[in-house]
Amino acid sequence: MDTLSHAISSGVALPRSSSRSSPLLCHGFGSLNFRTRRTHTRSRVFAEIQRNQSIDFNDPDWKSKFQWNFEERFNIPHLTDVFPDASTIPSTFCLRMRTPVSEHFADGYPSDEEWHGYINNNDRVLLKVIHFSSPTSAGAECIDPNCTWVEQWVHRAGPREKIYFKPEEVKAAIVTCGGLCPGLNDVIRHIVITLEIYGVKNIVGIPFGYRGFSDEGLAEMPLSRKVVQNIHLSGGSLLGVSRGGPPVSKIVDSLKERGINMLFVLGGNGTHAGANAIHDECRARKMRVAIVGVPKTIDNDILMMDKTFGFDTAVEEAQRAINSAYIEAHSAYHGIGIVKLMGRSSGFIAMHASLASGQVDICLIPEVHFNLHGPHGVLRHLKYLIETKGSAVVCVAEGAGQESFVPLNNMFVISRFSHSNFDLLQKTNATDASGNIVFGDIGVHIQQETKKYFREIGVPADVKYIDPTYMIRAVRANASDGILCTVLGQNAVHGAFAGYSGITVGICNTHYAYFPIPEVISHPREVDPNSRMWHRCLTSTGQPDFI
Ligand SMILES: Nc1ncnc2c1ncn2[C@@H]1O[C@H](COP(=O)(O)OP(=O)(O)O)[C@@H](O)[C@H]1O
Ligand SMILES: O=P(O)(O)OC[C@H]1O[C@](O)(COP(=O)(O)O)[C@@H](O)[C@@H]1O
Ligand SMILES: [Mg+2]
Repeated sequence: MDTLSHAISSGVALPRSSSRSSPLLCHGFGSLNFRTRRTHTRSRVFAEIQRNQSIDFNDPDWKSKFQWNFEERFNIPHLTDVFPDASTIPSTFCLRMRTPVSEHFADGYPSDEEWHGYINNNDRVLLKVIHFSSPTSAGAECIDPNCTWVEQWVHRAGPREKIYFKPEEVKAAIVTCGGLCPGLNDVIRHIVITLEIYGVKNIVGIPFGYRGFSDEGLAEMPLSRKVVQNIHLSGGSLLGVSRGGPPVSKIVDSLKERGINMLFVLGGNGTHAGANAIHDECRARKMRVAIVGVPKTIDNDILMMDKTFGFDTAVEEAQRAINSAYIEAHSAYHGIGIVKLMGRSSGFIAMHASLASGQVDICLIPEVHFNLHGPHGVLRHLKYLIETKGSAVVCVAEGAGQESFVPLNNMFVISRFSHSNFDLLQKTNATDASGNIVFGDIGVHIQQETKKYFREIGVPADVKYIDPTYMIRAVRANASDGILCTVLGQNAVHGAFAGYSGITVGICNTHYAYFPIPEVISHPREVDPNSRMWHRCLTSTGQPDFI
C-alpha cells in the first residue's frame, strides 16, 4: 500500500501547517451549531466535536477572540511566509494590453498602473450573510447560545498588482484527480488561457491524476490556447483522471525534477488533502512553488462554497433520469420508478434534482435516517402512494442508508465502519484506490425490497430502476457551470501569481474567494436536515418522516 492510501486507511492525518492550530476552535468549524437536530438525522462525529468546543462565552472578549482566531485560520499561506524577501514585479496581467509587447519581455512588462482592475490584498468577502436572531431559526448557525452576530471575512480572489513570478520563469502544470465532473475541461482551458495572458509559455498537463507524476510511460502534455481552444465542448478531462497514486514525497520529487513552480490541482476533498500535503512538503523543502486547488466534486460536498462546478449540470441532467422514471411509473399499472443519484456522503444532487423536477414523491439522502420497513417505513408509504396516486417516484442518493463519512483525517475515521440501525446494507469494508469506502448499491436494494414487499402484500407493482450516475458525470458543463469554471480557472492563476500557495478558490455569496485548503476539506459539506432547502424538498415531495 502506498503512503497516501496508508494515510487514508489508517486515519493518519497528513501533515498540516502547525501555525494553523487553534487554541479556541478545532479545525473546520467557523461556528458552533446550537441547532436541535431531529433525532432521526444521522448522528455526526463532528457534532460531538462541536459540543466540546471550549469558548468561554462569559469572557467579555470572546467575540473579538473568535474573530481574531477566525482571521488566523482563514489567513491564506503566501510565499513570503517562507521567503520573506521574495521580490515582486508589476503584474503582467492587464486587459488594456492584450498583445505581449515582446516575446521575452526584454523591454519590461506591459503593466498599467492606472488600470483599476486589481484586487487589494486587504479586500474581503463576507462568509455568512444571515443574522440569525435565534438558534431555533430554520437553518441557524450560531456561534454562541444567543446567536450573536459575528462577521466572518475571507480573502477576495482576483488579480493583484504585484506578482511573485516572472512569466518567462514559470513552468505551470495542471492535474485532474478523482472522479469525472462536468466542467473539468472548462477549468483546464481557462487556466491555460489566463496563464498565457500573463505571458507564461511553458504549460503542461499531468496525465491521469497524481499517477501521472510517477507511472512509467505517462508523458506530460504540452498545453497552449491552441490545444485547449475547444476542449470545453465535450465532457470528461482532456488530461484523464485517476484515484490513488504515489506518495506525496514522490510527487514533490517529480515537481522538482520537472522544474514545475506552479501546480493547479483540480479535484475533490481527497485531491485537496493531497494538494495541501504537497504544499507543506514544498515549504519544508524550501521550494518556491505555488500549489493552487480548484474544487471539483459533482457531489457539491466542499465546505464554505455556494456550490462547486459541475453541480448545476448534474442536477439538470439528473432531472432527465427522474423524468424518465416518472413517465415509466406513470404509464405503468402501479408503477414505481426508482432513480439513484450520486452523493457519497451528501445528498445535494438528490435534493436539488427532486426539487427541480417536481416529480419525486420520496427523496432519500445520507444525512437523514429512514426505515424501509415497518409502519412508518418507505415501503408502507409507497403502498399509500400506489393506492392514492397510482404511481410513485423515489430518488435516492448513493450514500443514503449507509454510514458514509469520508476518512479524510482521524476525526472522521472514527465513524467509518460504525454500525447504525439505519445502515441498510451490509458493509464490505472495501475501499477504492484513494481509500474511499465502496458502497453497496442502495438503489438495487430498494428495488429488490420494494418488489418483495408488494409481492408479499399481494398488490401488483411494476418497479423500474434507473442508475444514470456515469451518464450524468460525463456530460459537458451547462452555461452556468461554464461561467463558474471560467471564473474559478482565472482566479486560480491570479492566486498563484499573487504568491499564494496551499489555497483553493470558491464562490461565496456570489463573490469569489481564496481559502486555505484545510478549512474547506476538514469534513464533507452535507445537507442540513434543519435547513430551509431540505424543508422545501419535503414540502415538494410531501413525504413523511420514515422513522
Ligand atoms: N488524505 C489524503 N492525502 C493525500 N492524498 C489524498 C488523500 N485522499 C486522497 N488523496 C489522493 O487524491 C486523489 C483523489 O482522491 P479521491 O478521493 O479519489 O477523489 P476526490 O479528490 O474527488 O475526493 C487520489 O490520487 C488520492 O490518492
Ligand atoms: O466509480 P468511481 O469512479 O469511483 O466514482 C464514484 C464516485 O464518484 C462520485 O460521483 C464523486 O466522486 P469525487 O469525489 O471523485 O468527485 C461519487 O458520488 C461516487 O461515489
Ligand atoms: Mg472525495
